[in-house]
Amino acid sequence: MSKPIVAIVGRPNVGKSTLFNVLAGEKISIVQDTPGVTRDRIYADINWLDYNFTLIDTGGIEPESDNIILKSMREQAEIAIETADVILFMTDVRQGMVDDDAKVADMLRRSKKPIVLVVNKVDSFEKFMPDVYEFYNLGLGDPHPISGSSRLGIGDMLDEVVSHFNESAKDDTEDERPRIAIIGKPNVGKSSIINKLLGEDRVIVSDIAGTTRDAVDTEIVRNGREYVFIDTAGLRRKSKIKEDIERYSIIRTVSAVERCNVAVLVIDATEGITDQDAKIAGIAHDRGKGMIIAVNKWDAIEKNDKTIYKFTEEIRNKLSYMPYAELLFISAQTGQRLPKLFETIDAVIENHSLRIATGVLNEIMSEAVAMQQPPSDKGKRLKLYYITQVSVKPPTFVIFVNDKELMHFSYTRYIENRIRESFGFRGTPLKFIIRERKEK
Ligand SMILES: Nc1nc2c(ncn2[C@@H]2O[C@H](COP(=O)(O)OP(=O)(O)OP(=O)(O)O)[C@@H](O)[C@H]2O)c(=O)[nH]1
Ligand SMILES: Nc1nc2c(ncn2[C@@H]2O[C@H](COP(=O)(O)OP(=O)(O)OP(=O)(O)O)[C@@H](O)[C@H]2O)c(=O)[nH]1
Repeated sequence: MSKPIVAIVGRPNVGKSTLFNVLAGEKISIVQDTPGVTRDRIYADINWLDYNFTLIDTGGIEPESDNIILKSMREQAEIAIETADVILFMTDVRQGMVDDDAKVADMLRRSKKPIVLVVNKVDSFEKFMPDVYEFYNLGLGDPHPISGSSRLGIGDMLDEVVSHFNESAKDDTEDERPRIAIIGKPNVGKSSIINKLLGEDRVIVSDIAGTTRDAVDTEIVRNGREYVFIDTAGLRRKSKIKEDIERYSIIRTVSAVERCNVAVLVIDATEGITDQDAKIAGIAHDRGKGMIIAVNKWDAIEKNDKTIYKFTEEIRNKLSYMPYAELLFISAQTGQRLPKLFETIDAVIENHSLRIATGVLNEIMSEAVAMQQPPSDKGKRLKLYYITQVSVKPPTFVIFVNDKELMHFSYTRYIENRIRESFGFRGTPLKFIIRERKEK
């Protein structure tokens, strides 16, 4: 099941960043009295009781006039409608209900997305409750009074948010088709790749509306197997501000990656690997998705016998945290190695949900331990008792040891490499959980 996405929308200075920080549990966003202060933090993974969701801050506008505020709010709302399962619409009891709130509320209401109306800065229920009732006029149901900075009403608000999850979560679980997200900066060739895949394989083509969102997914049938491609292209926002465009691109990516099994990160060969590429790759890595890096426009650069090695080295260096990622050099224009891309997608999908029997895993681990003695510290030596795979997507292993402190990252990496030598697992991250067990 993909993790639900919750987006916060609201006028400048209503307290979006403050709430974001309270929920994310870290003070990373910059909170200031100046309206429209740009924030670094765009999304965060939140746990509330038994629920996990991704919170997105759609803001980051620098409004200069009332006119622009409304325009920016509309854009925020559009992004939220496009990407979120639940929208938190935040207003401010001190500012009261303003005209822009009503206009945005109309937009949100028409989207038919679950909306949770939040009235912030209710630092005292006694004092401000009479002013909260006014917000019923927005036609979005009960207003939830909260105070971000005093942490009041947050629990009730989250209860309301998570109560909407089940409706949207169901659709995705029933759909067993592999989902592939094509991600990457604007203009790297994402749409061209999808179009070419559609054309080359002469398949049944249909644009099916995303089950949980308005985004359009593309279904491709190849060798009798159905795939759903999630496209993040076509980000033609009106905004000309570079930061805004980047923010939207990140939000779209998070939402697409959340729903996929395998992500294909498209890089433009004519530009080489950039920081923005690395940022996008990190999103898929953090979420444990299968990963393919496709260097596109391979036709458009001058090549000699070293070019491919130079590219490989640069990419592996920059994305050193994902050595497992598959790497391909393709051209959407000429079709070069696109069949190979499909084969790789198949392989990664399989690896991402591969299960290894416990007996075999323990054999590999004993052998590994025999070949390279585990580390010791102050006379105490690490002992590895037992390994078992507890889940897939990504494959996740639990290793029981005598002392967690002794299980260094490098030794875990060594065990991981031994497992990879036997089973490949190419294109998929592996997760290791280290548990302590009393010595017998
Ligand atoms: N009294 C009160 N002030 C709050 C509360 N939450 C936030 N504020 C204040 O409101 C101001 C704006 O908060 P932000 O969190 O930056 O608001 P924002 O909506 O992210 O603002 P933009 O960055 O302009 O979009 C700050 O001075 C906060 O300290 C609250 O619950 N009560
Ligand atoms: N030479 C060459 N050009 C390509 C290739 N693939 C795409 N292009 C060109 O690159 C440009 C961008 O391609 P798109 O497919 O629109 O890129 P996108 O990533 O979907 O772009 P956004 O919609 O902005 O996110 C177009 O002009 C394409 O013709 C390729 O393999 N070789």
